[in-house]
Amino acid sequence: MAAVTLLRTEGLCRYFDGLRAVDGVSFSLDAGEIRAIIGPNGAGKTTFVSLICGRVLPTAGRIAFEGRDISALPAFRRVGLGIAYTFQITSIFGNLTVFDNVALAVQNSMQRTGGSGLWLDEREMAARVADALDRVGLTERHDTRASALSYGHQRLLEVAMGLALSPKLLILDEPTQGLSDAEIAGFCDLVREIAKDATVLLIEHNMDVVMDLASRITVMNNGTILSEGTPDEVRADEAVQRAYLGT
Ligand SMILES: Nc1ncnc2c1ncn2[C@@H]1O[C@H](COP(=O)(O)OP(=O)(O)OP(=O)(O)O)[C@@H](O)[C@H]1O
Repeated sequence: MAAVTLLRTEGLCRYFDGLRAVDGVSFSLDAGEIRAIIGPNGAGKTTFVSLICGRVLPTAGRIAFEGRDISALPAFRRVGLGIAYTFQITSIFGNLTVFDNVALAVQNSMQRTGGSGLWLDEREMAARVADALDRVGLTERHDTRASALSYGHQRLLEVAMGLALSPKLLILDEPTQGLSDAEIAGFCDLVREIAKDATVLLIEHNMDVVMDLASRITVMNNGTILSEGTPDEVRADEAVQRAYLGT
């Protein structure tokens, strides 16, 4: 079956004063992919995904999601279209339980997108939260205060908060940072599971994770795309080796 394009950017730019953080990026993501974005520090990776989810607005260029121009849409409208993202653990409320953090993420997104039923009934909400917690393996921690979770579990909670929005595209920014090796292995299984019914775009510094998970890799450098391809193609690319892999 022919691949369906989920997301496309054309000539996307974001400048901060004179600094070209993202500089003319034309990028395409197929539905069902696990795509990794890699590149040296300051390459523009976080700015690029921030443009996609609407946390940052473009200086120039456009972004289309399922063929619709979303370049000027605020972030919450993009969540409503099915773009969920997790950035570090800044979105977690430490004094709320694991369950309530996920429920709040769902409630916030429903209220802000102004869907027909602004409030899910309690049973529906509980089922949706339980499903997200089950998928990330936090069911037993549902009534633990988020601040009492280990760092790795807080990162999983964040993923659950994204998953509970039933995203078509889940964006993860350095999801394995701070995780133990065992937690990383579990996380890779989780991403493969998520990718059965969503597209995953992840920024990742751990090359073992990238090579293991990604169907395709986009390499950024100086705000532009340096290379793109399968893990084998990217590994063999001399420009990538020079700029990034350090070999
Ligand atoms: N809000 C901002 N204001 C000014 N400069 C910014 C802002 N956000 C990012 N930058 C700059 O844009 C460039 C790209 O940053 P970005 O965080 O997108 O890179 P990155 O590839 O994600 O890096 P890292 O791997 O270190 O997270 C950097 O030089 C950064 O300092």
